[in-house]
Amino acid sequence: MAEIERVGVVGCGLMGSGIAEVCARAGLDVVVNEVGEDALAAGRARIEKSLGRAVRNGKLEESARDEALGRIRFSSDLGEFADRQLVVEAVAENEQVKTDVFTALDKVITDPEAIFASNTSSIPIMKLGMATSRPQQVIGIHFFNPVPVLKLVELVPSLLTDESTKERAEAFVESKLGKEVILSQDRAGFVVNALLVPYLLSAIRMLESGFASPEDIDTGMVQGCAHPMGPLALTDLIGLDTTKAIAESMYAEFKEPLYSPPPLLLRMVDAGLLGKKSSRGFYDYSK
Ligand SMILES: CC(=O)CC(=O)SCCNC(=O)CCNC(=O)[C@H](O)C(C)(C)COP(=O)(O)OP(=O)(O)OC[C@H]1O[C@@H](n2cnc3c(N)ncnc32)[C@H](O)[C@@H]1OP(=O)(O)O
Repeated sequence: MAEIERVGVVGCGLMGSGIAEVCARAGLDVVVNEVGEDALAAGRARIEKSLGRAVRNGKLEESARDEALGRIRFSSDLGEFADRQLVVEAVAENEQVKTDVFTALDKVITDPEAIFASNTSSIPIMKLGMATSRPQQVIGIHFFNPVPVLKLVELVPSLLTDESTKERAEAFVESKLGKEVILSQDRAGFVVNALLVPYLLSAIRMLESGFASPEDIDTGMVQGCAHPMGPLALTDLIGLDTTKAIAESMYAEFKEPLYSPPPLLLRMVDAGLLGKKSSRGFYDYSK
């Protein structure tokens, strides 16, 4: 099978921009898709900011930054994905939106060996596979935020994913992107979120019940358990809307009260308090 050199990323939000950046820094030819010019410009700005940070930290030469940016083509036309060998979908955590993307990609991509990957955190890969005519080539490739920093990728084959798709995706993630792979069954939440999300929801319930302040809950886990950040700051980083969507998928799958999003999380999402990306969540990032 041909070596993977041409990649497509659908969605250039928090995760899509990180995935596109990592692929471009690995020397791959990348096409990024977003809906409309504003979203494309915002996605490009996100990638430029992150590359700029790497240059400032001495992790990347200015010339390498320019080369990486030069390898990314931004387009709102999915038709540009026709020649892609691997595509990663990283749109909002919504089953209908994601299945529509997979159906559209299936129509557009011409390579008979192409891999159709999703960065979903919790939506069954099987459902995305069944939205295409090639479920044997559909797999979960789940990155962690911030993508350029965190090494882990969860690889999630569905019941219908070919062994060759899994092996090719694993080799790509490890050898090309330099990430570490763990394998998970196709269950909502996979390995990491199945453990992480109930913990984040517990912290929100703790705050909701007046047990402790946000600062004390976070300081407790940072100083008491040496976590890099506390659960409320981490929920702000992931996005409260994304956390809610993951919790809902996990609750729908397992019916465990532990996974049910608490009312405080629901109301904050209703209010548009989505965390860092909206400048306010459990903390205020506007200053
Ligand atoms: C929801 C899902 O489905 C899956 C998920 O993503 S779950 C979320 C998983 N993520 C986590 O758990 C994050 C936990 N937190 C951390 O790892 C760290 O707190 C952090 C990396 C976010 C910040 O680290 P920090 O030490 O507090 O801050 P800082 O010194 O600014 O950053 C450390 C490094 O990360 C880089 N970095 C931080 N944020 C970054 C970003 N958004 N983009 C790119 N690089 C970033 C910094 O440039 C710095 O790089 P150097 O070491 O090269 O200098």
